[in-house]
Amino acid sequence: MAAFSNHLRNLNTIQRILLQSSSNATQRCFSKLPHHHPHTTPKSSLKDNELAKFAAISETWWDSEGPFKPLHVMNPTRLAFIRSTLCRHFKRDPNSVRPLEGLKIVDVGCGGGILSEPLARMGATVTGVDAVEKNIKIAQLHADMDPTTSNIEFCCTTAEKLVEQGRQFDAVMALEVIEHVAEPADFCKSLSALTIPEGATVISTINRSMRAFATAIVAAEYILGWLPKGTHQWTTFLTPMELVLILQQAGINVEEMAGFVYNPLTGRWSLSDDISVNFIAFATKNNA
Ligand SMILES: C[S@@+](CC[C@H](N)C(=O)[O-])C[C@H]1O[C@@H](n2cnc3c(N)ncnc32)[C@H](O)[C@@H]1O
Ligand SMILES: [Mg+2]
Repeated sequence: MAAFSNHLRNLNTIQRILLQSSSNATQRCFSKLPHHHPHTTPKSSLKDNELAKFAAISETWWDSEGPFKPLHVMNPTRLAFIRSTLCRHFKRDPNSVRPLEGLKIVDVGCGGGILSEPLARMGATVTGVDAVEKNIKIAQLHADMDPTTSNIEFCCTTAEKLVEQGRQFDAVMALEVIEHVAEPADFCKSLSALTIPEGATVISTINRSMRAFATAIVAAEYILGWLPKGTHQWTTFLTPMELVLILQQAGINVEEMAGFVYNPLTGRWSLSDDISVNFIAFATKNNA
């Protein structure tokens, strides 16, 4: 009960602060953006209607029973995949307390920071970026509540703008984002440009399969009400093979793929070979 009222208090604080003017952190990030260069700027990944959907529910990011419940429930499973693939690639001990110590990681489309925070707790130096300013404010407020996450750099910006700034990272994460961007192939080129040579890129999304239509859209949005109706458009999904090909064209090789499978009896997700609905890919950048 005490934990629940603490949770409500945190949410109230977050809502109150959201009503105030832009946070200093967000302004700092905006002021870092360079001027527009028409010949070098990659195509924008922004889709206004997609951003509006996330802006409308931004206050619920840390409500583990709210619209982002599926991501909260999936989080330990996707973190297990990320931890094991990154540790193998960067030759880290997966059993150590902070196996990602010293690695620079960017979480593109970080939302409220539900992936950024555990990555920081594993020792990574994390930058979280999202195109929705309200998400960044929530992420910053929540991360500031714990000293192990308060050093995460949150910015309201896009992958392509980070590329313009010449930023690079050991590992680039884009989980559940590619199905919401304007041009997935250009987005992958930006992710590639953000990854150092021989660095890692991790992408998760939903397969454009009939099973995904039945489960991730019809069941999740219309029958079970897990996600707001209209969250996903089936035609924007990529098949695993399409993702492999556009990453390859961007200079990134997919080395491992896994599916996330939901068990309705336990209410848990687990890693599986079944990539017919939700899947995650670990890829490495070619040595440029
Ligand atoms: C489904 S959420 C995923 C959040 C987070 N990656 C996770 O898995 O926990 C998608 C996020 O991507 C953001 N987003 C959508 N299009 C974007 C773009 N072009 N650039 C950056 N962020 C974007 C949305 O605002 C939203 O927070
Ligand atoms: Mg999605």
